[in-house]
Amino acid sequence: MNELELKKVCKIYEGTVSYQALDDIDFTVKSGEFVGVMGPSGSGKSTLLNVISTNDFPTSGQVLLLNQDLHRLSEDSLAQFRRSNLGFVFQDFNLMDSLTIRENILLPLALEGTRFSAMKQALQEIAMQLRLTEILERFPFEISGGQAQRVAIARAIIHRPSLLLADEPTGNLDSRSSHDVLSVLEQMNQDFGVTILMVTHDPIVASHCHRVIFIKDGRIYNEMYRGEKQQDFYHEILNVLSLLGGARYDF
Ligand SMILES: Nc1ncnc2c1ncn2[C@@H]1O[C@H](COP(=O)(O)OP(=O)(O)OP(=O)(O)O)[C@@H](O)[C@H]1O
Repeated sequence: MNELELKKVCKIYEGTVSYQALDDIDFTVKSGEFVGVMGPSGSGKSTLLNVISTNDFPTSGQVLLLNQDLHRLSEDSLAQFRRSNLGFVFQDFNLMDSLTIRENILLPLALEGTRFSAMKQALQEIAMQLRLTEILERFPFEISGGQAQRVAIARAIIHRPSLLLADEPTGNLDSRSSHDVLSVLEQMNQDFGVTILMVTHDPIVASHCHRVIFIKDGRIYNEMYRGEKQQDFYHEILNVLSLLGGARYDF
């Protein structure tokens, strides 16, 4: 089943000089896939995530999530649909400093008005899966970056969204924490069937995906499926990146 489908999506930023950030983007993500998005700085990756997450509108084209045309839903239906079906993970974690880790993770369920007993059960399960049980009473400033990102993932998926959107989830982490967060994402994908669309600059991180979509100048430049070996996929990704151009620090 197609989880996500983009049909001829264009985005033009209007201004003194208008700029076409997305140009005829067409792709689908199947249920249970783990898809990476890569491209040089300014190629349109954030714009793409913003349009899929409905934080921004496409100038033309359609974004379908579970066959629903997101940008045609009424404001109320969209808010409800987003709350139930989308989860977000950001580079800078976006945890609420004044809330404990427990409260941060429970936030989406509290907003939904979930019953206390159901919240308790969901928290227990997710905290165990993501190894957070020991730190539930702490505040965000009392935990490491890797732990903070695991908390952010727990918060993003506690309501069992159909699609998890991740924007550079390992961008602010050292290599050990990156590896840890990546393992958690893979576990969520493999064991719990969470569909993931992840923007990353890191070819090692991307090589863990089933498929990587490359964007250049707002267009799809290439798309590659992972074969048997992650190491081989990593080298194939490096080859495409060298053809894609962009500054070395972009990747
Ligand atoms: N609000 C805006 N108004 C005008 N132009 C914009 C706006 N937001 C982004 N752009 C332009 O659209 C293009 C794509 O930007 P976008 O942020 O999507 O790229 P990106 O691939 O995410 O880059 P990076 O990897 O550096 O975050 C860039 O040229 C950018 O300058």
